[in-house]
Amino acid sequence: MTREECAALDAADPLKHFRDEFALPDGMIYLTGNSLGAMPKSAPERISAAVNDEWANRLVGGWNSARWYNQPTDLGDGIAPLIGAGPGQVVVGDSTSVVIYKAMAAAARLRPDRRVIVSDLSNFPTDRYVVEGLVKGLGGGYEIRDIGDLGTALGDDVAAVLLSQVDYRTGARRDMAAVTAQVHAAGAIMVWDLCHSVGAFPVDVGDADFALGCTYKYVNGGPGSPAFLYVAPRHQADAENVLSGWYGHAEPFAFEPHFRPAEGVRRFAVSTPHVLSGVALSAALEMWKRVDLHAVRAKSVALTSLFIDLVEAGGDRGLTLASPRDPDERGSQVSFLHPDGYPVMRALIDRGVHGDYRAPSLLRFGFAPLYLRYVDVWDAAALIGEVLDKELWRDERYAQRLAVT
Ligand SMILES: Cc1ncc(COP(=O)(O)O)c(C=O)c1O
Ligand SMILES: Nc1c(O)cccc1C(=O)C[C@H](N)C(=O)O
Repeated sequence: MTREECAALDAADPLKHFRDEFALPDGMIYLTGNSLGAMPKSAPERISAAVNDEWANRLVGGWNSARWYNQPTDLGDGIAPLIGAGPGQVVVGDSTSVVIYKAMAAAARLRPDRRVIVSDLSNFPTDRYVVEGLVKGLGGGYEIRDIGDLGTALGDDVAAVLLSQVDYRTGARRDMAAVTAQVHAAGAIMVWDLCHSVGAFPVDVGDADFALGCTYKYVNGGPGSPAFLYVAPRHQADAENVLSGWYGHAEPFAFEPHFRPAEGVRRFAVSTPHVLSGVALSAALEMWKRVDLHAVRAKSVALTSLFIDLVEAGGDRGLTLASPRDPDERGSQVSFLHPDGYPVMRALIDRGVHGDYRAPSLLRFGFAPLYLRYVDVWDAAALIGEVLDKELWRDERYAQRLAVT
């Protein structure tokens, strides 16, 4: 495909107008929306209003009049359509790791006679670390079993399974409905991590028991924006929040001596929301109300497939595709292996192509269809070719490791 053909695809793109709603530095091809999404231009205005009007003028009255107190469920209702959930099924707050803890503890309690939690050694480390900490805290002989082959890992001793729908390294995508059915057939609780799914394509929580994720990647909620937790309606009366803070109480302002859970998903709220982060997220969610998620998926498949084709058209440059070739099996990310992945990525970033690197040799490129153009993909592939063909990455500046890769 030529650059002109890419420009024609951009002109016909039904999502093209959304790009103007994001702040993107000139000359930057941002392929890291799978780590931190771009900033909606409405976010600074929203935050400024929250600070200069709501905080400055209303002070403590803001909890009522600006609905700060309702943020956990208001934002939850904003996330719900992105994951195929309904109102009253999602609560927003805390960080992803904390939400994983709450969900897995609640899942284990729903199956009190079982002592195994199935985790995935290839999942993002915090998911595994949190399960390790939870199992230590639970006592009572709990064990963690690596998923390996799911069919083999499942047995009548498995209380809960935690998996990511999309693999953070390869972008490989699991069939949520099929896996959930398999886990339920074994009598276990299914918990999905949707960090790399939400906002990348239409998600359907379906029969899942719990689902969670961050909002700072494809949702574009901003650095450190709060996480979300979906609790299936059938569990809302019985599921327990081990972090039983006052925001999950039935009547926080009754100041009762003991915890009494709220009805519904609100019982999974813990404490005072990070209001300004929630406000930034609300700016992104306003935009999502106007987005057709099926158009997002169609463009994501087109962008990722085009990227693979253009990069591979340059011949063997030491790159090996690490993502599934079949678009049905991947999320909105493409990864390549390269033995000198770190300096290669640094050289690309220096030339405006922002992907990221995951040790020991993975180059990751995320494709956020709301703000990426086909010409960006063409330009990125051309620059990757130049960096590799001319070995521009062989520069000692690119060898120095930064704290965050
Ligand atoms: C699958 C997955 N889970 C969790 C996290 C992050 O957890 P937290 O928001 O608590 O830092 C990430 C990325 O940072 C992730 O990719
Ligand atoms: N959450 C991050 C952070 O606090 C610092 C740097 C990167 C991140 C990320 O989101 C990384 C991302 N989850 C990943 O897939 O690697």
